[in-house]
Amino acid sequence: MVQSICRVMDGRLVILLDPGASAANDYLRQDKSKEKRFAFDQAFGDVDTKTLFTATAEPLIKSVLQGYNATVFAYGSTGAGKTFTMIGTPVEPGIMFRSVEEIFRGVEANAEEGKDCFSVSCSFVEVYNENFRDLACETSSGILDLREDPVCGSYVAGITEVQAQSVQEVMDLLQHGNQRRTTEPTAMNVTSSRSHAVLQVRVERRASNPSSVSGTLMGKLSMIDLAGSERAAETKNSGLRLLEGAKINRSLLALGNCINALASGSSFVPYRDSKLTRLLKDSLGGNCKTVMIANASPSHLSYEDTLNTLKYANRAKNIRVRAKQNLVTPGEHVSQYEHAIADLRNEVSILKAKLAQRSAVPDILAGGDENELKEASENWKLDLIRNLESRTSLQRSLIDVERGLVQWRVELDQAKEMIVHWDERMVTSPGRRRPDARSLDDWKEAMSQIEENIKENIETRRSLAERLQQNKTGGRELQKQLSQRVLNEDLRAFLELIQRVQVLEVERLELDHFWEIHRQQLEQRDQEIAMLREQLRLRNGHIQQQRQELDEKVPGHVFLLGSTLAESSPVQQRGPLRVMQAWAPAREDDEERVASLSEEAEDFLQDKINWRALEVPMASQIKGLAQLQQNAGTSRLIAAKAVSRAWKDPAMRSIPEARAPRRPLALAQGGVAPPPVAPPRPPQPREPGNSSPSQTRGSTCPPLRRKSSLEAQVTALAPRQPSIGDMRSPPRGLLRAHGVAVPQRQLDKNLGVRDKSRLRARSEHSRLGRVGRALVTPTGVPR
Ligand SMILES: Nc1ncnc2c1ncn2[C@@H]1O[C@H](COP(=O)(O)OP(=O)(O)OP(=O)(O)O)[C@@H](O)[C@H]1O
Repeated sequence: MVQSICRVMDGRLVILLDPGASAANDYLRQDKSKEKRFAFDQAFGDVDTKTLFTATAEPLIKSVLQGYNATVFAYGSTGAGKTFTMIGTPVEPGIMFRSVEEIFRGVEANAEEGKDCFSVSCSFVEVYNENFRDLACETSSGILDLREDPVCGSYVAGITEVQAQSVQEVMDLLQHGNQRRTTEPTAMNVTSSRSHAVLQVRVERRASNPSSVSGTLMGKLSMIDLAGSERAAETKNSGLRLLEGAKINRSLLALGNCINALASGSSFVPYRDSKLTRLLKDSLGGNCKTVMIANASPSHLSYEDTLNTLKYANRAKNIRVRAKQNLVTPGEHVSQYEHAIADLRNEVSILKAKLAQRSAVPDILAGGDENELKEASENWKLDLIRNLESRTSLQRSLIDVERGLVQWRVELDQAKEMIVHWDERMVTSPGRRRPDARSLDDWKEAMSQIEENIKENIETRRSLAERLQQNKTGGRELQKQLSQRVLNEDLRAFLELIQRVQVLEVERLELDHFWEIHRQQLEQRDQEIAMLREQLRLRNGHIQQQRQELDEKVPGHVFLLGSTLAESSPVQQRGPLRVMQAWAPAREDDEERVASLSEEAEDFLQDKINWRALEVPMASQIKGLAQLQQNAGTSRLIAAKAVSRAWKDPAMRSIPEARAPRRPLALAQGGVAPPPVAPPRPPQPREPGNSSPSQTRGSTCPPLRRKSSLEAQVTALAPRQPSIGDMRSPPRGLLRAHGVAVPQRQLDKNLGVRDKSRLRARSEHSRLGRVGRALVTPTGVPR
């Protein structure tokens, strides 16, 4: 039932047909063809490995003999034929065998000419679970390190280099190494490679004449059989196989990312993401001629895998490499040897340290009795499991305690609220108390109980956190002991993986917990914001209503600030605000009484009211109402204290700034900071007729000054401007509603009751003098 959906045309074009069967059932995709086309340097259908070799790797061999680096690697999903291509079978050898054969053929041809002499060495290594393992050495089971050298590029330190004299020696190495290589059956491939295998052949070419100073050409051919990318659902892997698959996919993903970065010309290429990409660094983007063979299955069942492989190969086409001949002159040779010696010294010191560690291993383990070793490993495993179990349970308990704390805090808030509002409720609805409702004492007791619980929980949390910390330290100790207590490498790797999985599980728990806490906090904030919004809405509504009432009842009043942001912003935009004492106008019938006030009372009023102009940095600090008197087109403020004088002398109706008492008064009650002294400003020309109260809002207010006698005469002749007596004071109830204080008693105490009728008049004016707290006059902004 399997169909071939791959077509190759002109030896370059690959057409991947629509798998069809799946599309027919998919109604959403019926009109959408999944056919894809890709063009490559070369494309092959069903060809033998010889043809493939001739077209791909053979041209590289000549370069290697000339001192270039070259790489051939096979890429593709599991079961696509990478191993078949690179290693092959005894009947049909793959690229590795053919390449080595070709190298030796070239060496022999040169040797016959007698010009140069060659030395060929090989190494065979695998990258299994992100670790390097030597496949050329039977006894080696250790993990090798990858190093980077500015001259040689990436190399595996401590790897066995086999000096090969013939093809057969290399083939033996390949065969034995391949047997040691990790392969396991999966549902997709009975001989699935679980590691990336790298065969490196180094060719050193120097002139036969020892006195020649022309140097040595150092070519290197790397041939890589990658493990295939795989899907767990298809391979049906589990346990160790699954972990292997994850590692393989991770390293291939890193390779894909490097290919993407190189193809897009990015300045940063993430080579360090995996051992594989670190090893392939030179081959992908450095000094190397590289051939990438993309193996793809033609089966319609592998459509997705094949498409992915072709996409990667298509991107890799764009990678450009710069290969150069590796010519090492004698001087460089010396420096290379120096490097090699330094490396070896390093290696020796590492080995010595390892030996010292081994000697620290208990005698039972060092003795090497297998049963005892097993027991030691088993004990370590048990210790680890105990440590992780206890960590998980501690973490869970910590989460429970945190949750409890959150709940107790909520209850504490509720209890506090109940206690605060208890009296209020009793006063407003004493009869409505339910028989089962708690009394104030009950609530107080409940609150102290809750506080006790919270304290206890905080203490428990502290001790749990301490124990968790101790547990983590213990875990780290166990981790350090792993290399000493478990000598079997596979078991060690397996146990390490198990430990990581467990640690990740605990960390997940921690993250869940923090997420939960943050979520709760966010929810709480949301609720608070919603509550504040509601309050703001109600307040605005109330202010609006009050304002409407004021508009109806008190024509001519001015609001100092808007109650909403939109209303207040024009005020704020006008910069520093000049705030002055405000007052309410006297009634017409008060005029005479004011005129008859004694000098002492006048002085008192003068002391009580501050006429100084104030700079208020924040508009929100200003409260209350004020009324304006129109005077020649500018806003002027006249206080009740000035009323008597103003009535006696029209020239004095404007209050001179110089006469202002120094003490700030009522504004301090509104939260206004002690005011700076406003600088004197030049007089502004008057604009007669521009006197409507609405127009004065936002107009520039010139500094108050004494009028000259000439100005006074002109004023007397000019048509009468609305005076303070024309204005109506707001009703007292309304003022109270706006928070205006009327400290009648204070006034009585200060003055003494000398003249009842004068006092009444005076206190009336004093009251009115405190009606408005401030007048806001934007400074320096023309209307
Ligand atoms: N061109 C081919 N001709 C004949 N048989 C092939 C061909 N390609 C692959 N095979 C066979 O298909 C099977 C899977 O191939 P192979 O092991 O090379 O796949 P792979 O890509 O290396 O898989 P994995 O990534 O799992 O190691 C093997 O039995 C192999 O002999």
